[in-house]
This record gives sequence, structure tokens and C-alpha cells, in this order.
Amino acid sequence: MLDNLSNRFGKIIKTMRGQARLTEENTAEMLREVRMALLEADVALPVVREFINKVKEKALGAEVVGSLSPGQELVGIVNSELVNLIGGEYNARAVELNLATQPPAIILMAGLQGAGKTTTVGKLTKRLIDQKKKVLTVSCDVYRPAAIEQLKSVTGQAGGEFFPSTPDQKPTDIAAAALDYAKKHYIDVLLVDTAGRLGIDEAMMNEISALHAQLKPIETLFVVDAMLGQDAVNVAKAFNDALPLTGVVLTKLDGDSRGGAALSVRHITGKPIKFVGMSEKIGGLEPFHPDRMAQRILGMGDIVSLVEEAHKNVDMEKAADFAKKIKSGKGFDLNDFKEQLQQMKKMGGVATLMDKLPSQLTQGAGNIDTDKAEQQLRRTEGIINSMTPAERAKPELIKASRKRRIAAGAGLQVQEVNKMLKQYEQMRDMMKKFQGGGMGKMMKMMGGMKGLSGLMGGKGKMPF
Ligand SMILES: Nc1nc2c(ncn2[C@@H]2O[C@H](COP(=O)(O)OP(=O)(O)OP(=O)(O)O)[C@@H](O)[C@H]2O)c(=O)[nH]1
Repeated sequence: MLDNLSNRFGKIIKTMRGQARLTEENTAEMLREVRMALLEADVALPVVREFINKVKEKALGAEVVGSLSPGQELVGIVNSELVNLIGGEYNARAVELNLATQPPAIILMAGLQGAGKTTTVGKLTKRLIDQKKKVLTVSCDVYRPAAIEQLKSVTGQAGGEFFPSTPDQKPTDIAAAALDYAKKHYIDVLLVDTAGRLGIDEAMMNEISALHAQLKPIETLFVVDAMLGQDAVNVAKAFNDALPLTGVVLTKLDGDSRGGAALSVRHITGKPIKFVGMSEKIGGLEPFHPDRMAQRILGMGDIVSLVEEAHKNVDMEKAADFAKKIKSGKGFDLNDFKEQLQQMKKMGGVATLMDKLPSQLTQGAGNIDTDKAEQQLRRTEGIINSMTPAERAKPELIKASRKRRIAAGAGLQVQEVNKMLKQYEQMRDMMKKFQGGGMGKMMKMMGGMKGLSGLMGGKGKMPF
């Protein structure tokens, strides 16, 4: 997929040259190519559909930054949506193994035969030993004596301790004995390797479910081969249905993988891809970086950096202009208000914003209905769009007859316009208070309002 998609994009960027905007037509053409490329890369159809819809929605509302062409802008959007789909911004904490429990922290490995479970146990052992942990591994694969030997060998290479087992034992007995040993020997982490099958199999699922119920692991990692293609969806679904997975390890990414599995697995399980296997060697495990993976898939690193840089500059200029304006005492007009709403939308809307805000700000905000807030946001934007530029710059011009016209233009009642104007005034007054006070003052003030729910007017109301 890798070369394929970048070739296609290169071609489209060329054909879009000289066009000033992203339109239904030119966007549709490019999205057709993206869709085909993703399908050819074995990404499952529902995932492709959802992805294309998201990109389309973003593209049609997007402003093309002056220094960019529409094709470049669209590549930027495809890239950022791709990053979102496979896990969002890199977050070292989300990727690291969760060991926050009374030792031993148990990590259960799940996956098909040959997915790379045993190899990954070796790699994780090394990683944990590098972090000064005392690690024990055990194999519950009683069907293949070679699998037990393989685990013994990789554990030795990594410098971990291996708990022996034999094919005549029951997997749950092996697990119980290993756990008992781990407790007695102050082991920090117990890694439990399990038997895979060639395909999804009820006996395998029952066995691993029983192990899960018995061990109650803090991490249950689904190991999946990146070369699996379309089948990745079914396998991921079966494991996700049978077990409360906590993360995914995508192996063999160093091979000729077409990358589709990463997209499908993340979509189906909703669980973070924590690590990727980059070689057969013991050191060949890396934390998963969604942005790097997206770049690898798109193969358009140069354009993506160009787009990011151009946007950063524009946002910085806008922020500086805004700060200057507020500082000069010119006040906060409805153009600024609209700009703030658009920024909010760009950042992914109310729900995303709530997720990104620190918990001190969102505490007590559980009663905010984000769907309603989004709807209100759209209404507010509709009202501002029905105003003339003069009205936006000088809201005091808006008297009864203008209000009626604006309400009709937005398809709403006059009361809605009144309400919105009142909320704008509240926000303007708040801005006046920030004047000269900087971020510190703003945070203090938000703190005094008991978090974001206060800022939003409590009980699900937004200040607009
Ligand atoms: N190139 C490459 N090969 C890998 C990677 N991870 C695993 N392998 C290879 O894939 C093959 C299968 O890996 P195993 O670790 O034995 O797979 P398993 O899931 O434990 O399989 P069973 O024990 O049979 O259930 C081995 O030849 C590994 O060397 C990786 O990240 N890159």
C-alpha cells in the first residue's frame, strides 16, 4: 500500500494544482483514490467508509491556508484523520504497560498461532528488565512442546526467569503454579504465553478465557501479525469479544506489510496499539507512534510537515492578532466570537475538547450533554452567519428589526438571537477581565468557577 498510496496522492496533487479551493468535486476525486488505495491495502470496508466520511466532512469545511494548494491541504487532513483513527497523538503513558497493581503484575498474551506471541514475550521481558523489573515467564501452550522450549530460549536471551511447564499439565494448573512461585519470589511481572491455533477456534477461546478469569491480568495483550490483511478484522473481533483486551501488539511490521491491519484492529477493538514488532530479534520492539505509522502509510512526510508548519504559522498569527486586539482595549466582537467557535470546531468539537482538558477543569462537568452543546454551537454559528459584517463588528447595531431578520435568516426564533447575544456579552465581559491578566489569571478564574461546568453555565448550558 505504501508506495501505491503516495503515488496516487502525488498524481492527484498535480491534477489539483491551480485550483483555489477544496470543492465537492475535487475532494471527491481524491477521496475515491484514497478509498481504493485503502481497500487495496486490505483495510476492512466499514473502516474505510467511516474514514472517508470523516475526511470529507473536514475537507469541505476547511479553509485552505494561503501558502498551500488544495491538494496539499487535503493530504494534511487525510494524515491527521489517519493519525486519529490509529490512536491519536503519541502518548507515552498510554503505550507503556500498566504495572500499577500489587506485584506480580500479570500480562496475558493472546493471539493466533504464529502471530509472534512468544517472540513478543521475549522482547517485553527485555524491555522490563531494562526498566529494572524482576520478570518471570511461563508457557501455557501444552500442545506444542517446541513452544515451551522457544519461550525458555527467548527468556534466557532477555535475561529473565523462566517457569518450566510440560505438555501433560493443564494450562490453568501451570498458571496457578507460576503465580504461586512469582508471589513467593517477589517477581514484579509475570508474562503468561498461551497456545495459539491456526484459526479462530472455540476451544482456544475457552481456554484463554479460563486463564483470564483465573489470573485476572492487569494487561491482556492481543498479538496480531501486521501481514494478516482483511482477516485481521475477524480475528480481532473474536478475541475482543472473548476477552477484555487492554492493548494490541502489531508484529512483523518490518516485513512487506501493507499496513491495513493496524487500521482495522484499532477500529474493531478500540484498544490502543501499544507496541510494534520490527524484527525477529529480542530488541525489535518499539512503542507505537500513530503519527509515524500514518506517515509510513501515506508516504507523504514532506507535504505533511509543510502543511503542519503552514497551519502553525497561521494559528500563531491569529492568536497574536487576537491577543493584540483584546489588549488594545478594542474589545471582543462577534467576528472574534465566531473565530473562537471555529477554533473549537477545528479542535474536534466540544466532546474532544472536554477529553483534552485537564481533569481539574472538567470535574463536575459530567452533566454537560455534548451533543446538545454541539447543536447549540452550530446554531450560534448560523446566527452569526446571518449577520452583516457591520453587525458582527458592532453588535450594538442589532436592534429589534435586525434581530427579526437575523432570526429568519438562521431559521430560528428571535429569542434564540437574544439568548445568543446575551451569551456573547457574558463572554466579552469575561475577556475584558482577562485583559492583561494572561493565562494564569484565566486559569484562576476558571478554578473559581468550579471547573468547566461553571464556565459552561452549569447544567449543560454553554456560554453561547
Ligand atoms: N520479522 C519479524 N518476525 C517476527 C516478529 N515477531 C515474530 N516474528 C517471527 O514470527 C514467527 C512466529 O513467532 P512466534 O513468536 O513463534 O509466534 P507465536 O504467536 O508464539 O506462535 P505459537 O507459539 O505457535 O502460538 C517466528 O519465526 C518469529 O521469529 C517481528 O516483529 N518481525
